[in-house]
Amino acid sequence: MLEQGTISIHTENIFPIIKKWLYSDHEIFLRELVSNGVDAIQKLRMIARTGDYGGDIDHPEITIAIDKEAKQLKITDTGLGMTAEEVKKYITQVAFSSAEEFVEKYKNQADQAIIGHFGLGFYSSFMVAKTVEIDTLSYQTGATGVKWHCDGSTEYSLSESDRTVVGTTITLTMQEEELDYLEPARIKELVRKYCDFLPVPIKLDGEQINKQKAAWKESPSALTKEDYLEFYRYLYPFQEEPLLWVHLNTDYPFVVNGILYFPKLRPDIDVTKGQIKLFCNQVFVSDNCEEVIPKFLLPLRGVIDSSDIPLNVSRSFLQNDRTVRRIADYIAKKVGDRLKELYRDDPQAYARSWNDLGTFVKFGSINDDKFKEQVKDIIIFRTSANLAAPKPEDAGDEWADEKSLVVDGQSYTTLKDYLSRTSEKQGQRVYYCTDEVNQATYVNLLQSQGIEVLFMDNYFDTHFVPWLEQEYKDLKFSRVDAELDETLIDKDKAAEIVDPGSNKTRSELIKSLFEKALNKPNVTIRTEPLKSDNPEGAPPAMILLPESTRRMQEMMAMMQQKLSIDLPNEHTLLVNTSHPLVQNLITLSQGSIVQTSGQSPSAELADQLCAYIYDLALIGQRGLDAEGMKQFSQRASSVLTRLTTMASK
Ligand SMILES: Nc1ncnc2c1ncn2[C@@H]1O[C@H](COP(=O)(O)OP(=O)(O)OP(=O)(O)O)[C@@H](O)[C@H]1O
Repeated sequence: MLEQGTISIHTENIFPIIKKWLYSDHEIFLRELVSNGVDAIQKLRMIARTGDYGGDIDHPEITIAIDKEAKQLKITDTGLGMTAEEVKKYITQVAFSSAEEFVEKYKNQADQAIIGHFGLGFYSSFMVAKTVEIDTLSYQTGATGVKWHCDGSTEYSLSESDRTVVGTTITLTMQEEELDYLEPARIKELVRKYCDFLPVPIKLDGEQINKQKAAWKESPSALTKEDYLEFYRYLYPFQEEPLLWVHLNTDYPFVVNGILYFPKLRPDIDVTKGQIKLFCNQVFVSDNCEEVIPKFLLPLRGVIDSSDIPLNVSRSFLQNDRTVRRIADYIAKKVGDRLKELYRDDPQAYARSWNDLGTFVKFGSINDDKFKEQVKDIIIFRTSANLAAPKPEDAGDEWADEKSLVVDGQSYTTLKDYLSRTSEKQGQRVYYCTDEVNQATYVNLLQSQGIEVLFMDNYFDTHFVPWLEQEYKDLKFSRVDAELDETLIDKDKAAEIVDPGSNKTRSELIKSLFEKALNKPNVTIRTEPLKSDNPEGAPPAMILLPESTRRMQEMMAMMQQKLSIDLPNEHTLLVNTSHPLVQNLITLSQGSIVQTSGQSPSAELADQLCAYIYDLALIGQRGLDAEGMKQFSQRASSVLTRLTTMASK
């Protein structure tokens, strides 16, 4: 070894760095000084409890006074004060905090945490002040007042003070460019932002300017529903009421307190931006908790308070911090528990809020395996089944539970219950609808045949269906318009021959009629007689889009950031040969009077009607673009004119 030594720091050089760069935001000086005052008050309280101090501790307060003329801001606390020795020890030694010593000595009395720990906060006052003065009197018997004065250089002076009241006053003489801190409105704003929930009254001109009561520090049993709602309104004024809240309250193995609220979600909510306020011992730290709470819970609102989240380190470090990760897990678990509790205790309320709660549950299930395990069984879907109907005679025991998931005439079900009702008829197939209005034809058709459809029409569901498929590999998820269920086809009618001359079935005739009339090689014409009690009520034709083709289309649209999805050119037009309109087409197309142009007027009408039926099917799929819409209305009036002309002949 050549040499061993101690690294030395030159105060003159490091001091400006501390003053300028430690905290980039100048305004936090007030937070630091006020929280020092609160610490001093808490400490005196603890000391009094051990009997080491007999003075008044019942009127703790921090007063802020502004003297514009002298350009001074004074912050006075009724805390424990300091002796000259302590000023020298704690103030003049930068980065030396009394917290550790103190907490060690009074650990049994600590019901309120001490905020400061680093021994740096006080120096943030030099970011805004030319000179700082401390005037303090210690609670200790026989102590005399002390004045400490420093102009921001490394020199300071210490002198006697004639102060008679225990406590401390910090006087800042502000720098010229920081005079806005002498505006009462600015001070109020800062106190409200950072110190609103500190447990001591903070006064300006005799008026208390902080709320003081931190609801999240109370025991959940001490709070009523109205208390929670009132706190929410206080934090987020003029917002809709929250749906649900979770009170976090643990001090082992880490300290986390907080109240998280589930808000009603807006579809355009930015899920990457958090709205939860992060506190450390009731002092506001930040409005974004991205690193601290699981991503899928970011749209929650409320407060998280933890002294175990290292705050003075870089944000990216937080993500890798083990405690922070465990806190995130803990929060996710608590949220999952709360959701399960609501599902169990008030399924109606759960179902009513499902549209919003579901987004968290689904997003969370996709992103977090542990959370998924927790909530898997409480994922529900709105269903086309009417579960409020009287229990069928052959229904199983689950029926009773299902009934409770009916709200405002809408029924909700879990996947498990869906399968228990449908698997006999539908096997492992799950039918779902993503747009109730535009897919109504399909849903009605399936429903008329006793097939149950789940509505997956929340904006998040496009991402959720593929996940469900991954999770439940033996199930087959089909959107209502993806393919035709075999049970919908009237097998008896399918082979019926209607044209003895050519020996063709009705299906074959209609197929060639449509192929000729539409003349669209990309469109596959499929003809099937659909079962129906009321053939006129069933659709004459529908567009079918295989799941795989549609998904590809959706993916492309997403990549190109398109909002709406065009119908792919290649698709199937399913023509319902049971529909009277379609059946009439055969008769029409075979109309006898052939004109010189080669086609009879009725055959021409039949062609037009084919195109018209195709248009209707496209509308059912929202597949008409502007040009298509124009042609459709032209065709509609032309068809109607022809029909009325024919009828009036
Ligand atoms: N108003 C006050 N009354 C009594 N003691 C005080 C007061 N302000 C500061 N002190 C003493 O000075 C020490 C250093 O204060 P400083 O604000 O620099 O750091 P801290 O509060 O301990 O930690 P942090 O950097 O986390 O705020 C405190 O630990 C405390 O002992």
